Amino acid sequence: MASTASSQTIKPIVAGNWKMNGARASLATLAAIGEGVGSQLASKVDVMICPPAPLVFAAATACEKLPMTIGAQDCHAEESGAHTGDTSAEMLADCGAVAVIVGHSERRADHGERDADVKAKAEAAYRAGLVAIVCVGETRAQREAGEEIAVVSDQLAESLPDAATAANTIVAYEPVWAIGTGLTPTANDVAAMHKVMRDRLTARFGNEGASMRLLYGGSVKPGNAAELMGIDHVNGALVGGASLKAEDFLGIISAYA
Ligand SMILES: O=C(CO)COP(=O)(O)O
Repeated sequence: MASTASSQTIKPIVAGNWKMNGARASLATLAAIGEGVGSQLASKVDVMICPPAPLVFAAATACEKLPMTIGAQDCHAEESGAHTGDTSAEMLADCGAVAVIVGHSERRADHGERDADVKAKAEAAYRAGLVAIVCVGETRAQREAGEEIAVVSDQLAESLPDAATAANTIVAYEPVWAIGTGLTPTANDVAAMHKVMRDRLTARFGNEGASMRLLYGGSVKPGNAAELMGIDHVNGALVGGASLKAEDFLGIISAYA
């Protein structure tokens, strides 16, 4: 049987998703974040920024000297080929990314991505040696219908490849209605969802599932980070808007100080 690794034994990660924001000038924000994190905080929490694809190479180069890493926001499932406008996981790895977000609700909504697509992209990430940050989360209508546990359980089951491990996969629970709205679920609701996710992952992946990092995302701010990050089975955050300003992002990271 799987042992029950507690959240306390899992090193948390705070990852910033810049979405379609930022320019080369934004690299100064990376430097400010890196300097603010410092080596002491970096020993307690991993820090990552996921900028838009055109910035990945320069950002990864800038981060070689900073206590943080760079991820990307999406990848194509295939390694190369006739896919105009797409970027492969191998290209992102070649540019210095160490992870890639897949299955974000904005891609599920804007690009019609289904769980099977998300799974194929996660497999592409593994193939390229990247960590897949797999996003799941219910819509407002699904929560109002009391379907959130079923929806997220299905997304987890269908989006995660069988090859998922604690080293190659991070799961981010992002309720769609909490993204960019200033709304967050109650601490009890987050705790309930993360417990369900931990149980499902442990049942399927054993020790790997018991120690996989589970992030909360959706309107995480400096003012609510400590409460959200203190919830059992919340092993960090996936941060949108508040990752664009070094001061705000550092305020969230300092929940682990
Ligand atoms: O979508 C998110 C991160 O991937 C969350 O965005 P906000 O933090 O802006 O709500």
